[in-house]
Amino acid sequence: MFGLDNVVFPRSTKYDHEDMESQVGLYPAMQTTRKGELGSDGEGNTTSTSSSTTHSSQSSLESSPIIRPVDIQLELDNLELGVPMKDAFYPPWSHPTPVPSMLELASRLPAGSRPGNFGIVAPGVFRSSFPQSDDYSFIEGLKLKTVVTLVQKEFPQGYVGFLDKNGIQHKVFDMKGTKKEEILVETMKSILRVVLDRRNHPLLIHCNHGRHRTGCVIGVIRKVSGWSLNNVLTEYNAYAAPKARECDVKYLTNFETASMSTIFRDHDNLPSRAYGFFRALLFTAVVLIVWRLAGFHLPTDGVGVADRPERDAKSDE
Ligand SMILES: O=P(O)(O)O[C@H]1[C@@H](OP(=O)(O)O)[C@H](OP(=O)(O)O)[C@@H](OP(=O)(O)OP(=O)(O)O)[C@H](OP(=O)(O)O)[C@H]1OP(=O)(O)O
Repeated sequence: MFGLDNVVFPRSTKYDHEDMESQVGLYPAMQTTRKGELGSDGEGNTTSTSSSTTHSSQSSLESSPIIRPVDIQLELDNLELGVPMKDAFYPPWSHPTPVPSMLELASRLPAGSRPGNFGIVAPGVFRSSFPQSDDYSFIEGLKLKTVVTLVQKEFPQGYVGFLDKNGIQHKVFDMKGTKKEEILVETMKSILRVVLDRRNHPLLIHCNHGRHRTGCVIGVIRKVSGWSLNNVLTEYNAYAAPKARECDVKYLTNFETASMSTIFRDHDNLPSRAYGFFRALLFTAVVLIVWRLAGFHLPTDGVGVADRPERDAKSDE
């Protein structure tokens, strides 16, 4: 059965297994279902797999392990973060195609030197410290589409060239260390828009040491996915130890998931909302013009409509 210890696979941190077991349902799609076996879609429904949707025999990360015939944009528009939903990467309404287990994904990782603090966050999402040149061949093997760098500094020589050469889009967020400044809500929204969008996967997210900035971002993703705070902090500590920061724990504890709700809808629909506003404006203008042309005039004698009966009565006298 899938447990959080498989998510944080490079570390041998002790976990609260009982609690983890109760959280297994958070990752319904992580349960391995092999060809011909019956599995669960995580909503209590039984699903059977066919050869076209089973990827457990795939031997590399060359192509994404998940093929879901869904309109991702529509899915993202409907994504309401912060409501209990188990997994923000694979919300309940995404097609229930079985997803390989974490152990299976781990067994498919390429050979070579891994960046420090490397881990699998979800299928197609990895985390680490700042990759060094020795790690490039391993990273190449991940067939990444996107690297998210949570620090702006002078990058190691050849890093940008390496990403360019491999056609990896590089999203850099200029952020201070978390002990200097907590991650701003708007910055977190922008990061989540990149990381949760499966069109950007496979994706690697990293900062300097993969502890604090990355830990907080992943913690927020877990929190908006409905993980218990206990598990969010367990995972944070697994990567941040022995340098876990009290400010990060406080940040994750107090983080209001509501501040992230509908980030895709709000963002992507900005142009259509602006269009709606101008349409309403145009409609009002047309109504006013028609009203004016039809001969209706606003009272110019300083007498309001409500005063007219009184005025008319006076003039009758
Ligand atoms: O010792 P300290 O508390 O002063 O922290 C040092 C450094 O510790 P070290 O010197 O013992 O290695 C931290 O590294 P670790 O704690 O991860 O080992 C580093 O965090 P970091 O790696 O960037 O964090 P992430 O990449 O994981 O987000 C932090 O940078 P800021 O986060 O920007 O504050 C540094 O602070 P400063 O020197 O003021 O810039």
